[in-house]
Amino acid sequence: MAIIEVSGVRKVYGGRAVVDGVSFAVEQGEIFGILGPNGAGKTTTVECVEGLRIPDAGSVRVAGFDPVADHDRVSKILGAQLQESELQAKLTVREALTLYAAFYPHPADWRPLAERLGLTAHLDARSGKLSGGQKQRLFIALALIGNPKVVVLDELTTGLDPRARRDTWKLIEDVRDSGVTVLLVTHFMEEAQRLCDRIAVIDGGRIAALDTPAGLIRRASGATVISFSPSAPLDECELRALPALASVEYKDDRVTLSGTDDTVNAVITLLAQRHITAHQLRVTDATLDDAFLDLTGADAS
Ligand SMILES: Nc1ncnc2c1ncn2[C@@H]1O[C@H](COP(=O)(O)OP(=O)(O)OP(=O)(O)O)[C@@H](O)[C@H]1O
Repeated sequence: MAIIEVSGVRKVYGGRAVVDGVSFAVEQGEIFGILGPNGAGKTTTVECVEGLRIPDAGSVRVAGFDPVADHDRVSKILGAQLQESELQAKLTVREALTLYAAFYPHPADWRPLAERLGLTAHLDARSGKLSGGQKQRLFIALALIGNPKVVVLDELTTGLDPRARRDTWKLIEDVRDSGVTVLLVTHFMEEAQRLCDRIAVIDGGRIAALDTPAGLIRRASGATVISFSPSAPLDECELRALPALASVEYKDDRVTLSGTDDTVNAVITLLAQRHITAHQLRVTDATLDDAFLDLTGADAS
């Protein structure tokens, strides 16, 4: 069952559609990622879901409710990660947690939440004095404090060190496993690949692709790459005739071919037929980065 339904949403600023007919449905209990280059319209889209922006056309439903017209209902169902400017710098971590818990009818117990997010040692620190990573963890705690059915996390792990990032991923998986639906905006391909059940790639205000991470990777041209140093020169015409070949590159004594599993099998057969040994043979799969570049023509960041 879809808990978030976005249908034909359009948002125009200064005569330019920054979100242009975006539609997707997020199933209950999934981690749904929104990925796209800078300025693609990701934040505008999720802020329409949160009821913070009003679409110029199209509709949004969260658990069947309109986030603008039914704002009170939706705010009890949906938890959103705050932006830095939204939290009073003088509030301590404890005060922020107790204050935000008081906004909800059935809040989570903030103590175990603070513990899971590594905030227990900082309960008396003022939020304005926290490090970037500590602040980020506080924002995640505040997004979860109302026991939401849906949580929207925009740039979840930006500013976190690698360990804190991995701990946060584990936390998000635990949150999903407890039945909460997660809508995640991210720039990190590894994060999207590891966490998301499905991903909408947004480019220029439109959905360029919507699939599982594995499905997106399969769409990347040259999804499988084989490289090796041949023991004798190879006939370039024979290489170019390999099935499903996407590219051939030569660097120093190495040959790198991209294509599909068929390309890899055919080159191995060809090498055997020509009695050529492939030294330092490596076969790798395309990554979400490759798919992202193919789908958007933008640099992955
Ligand atoms: N309130 C606004 N007024 C005018 N233009 C806006 C407004 N909000 C967003 N935009 C423009 O809309 C486009 C999409 O912005 P948005 O923040 O949704 O992109 P994004 O994909 O989240 O980008 P980033 O990855 O850089 O955060 C940008 O060109 C931005 O400048």
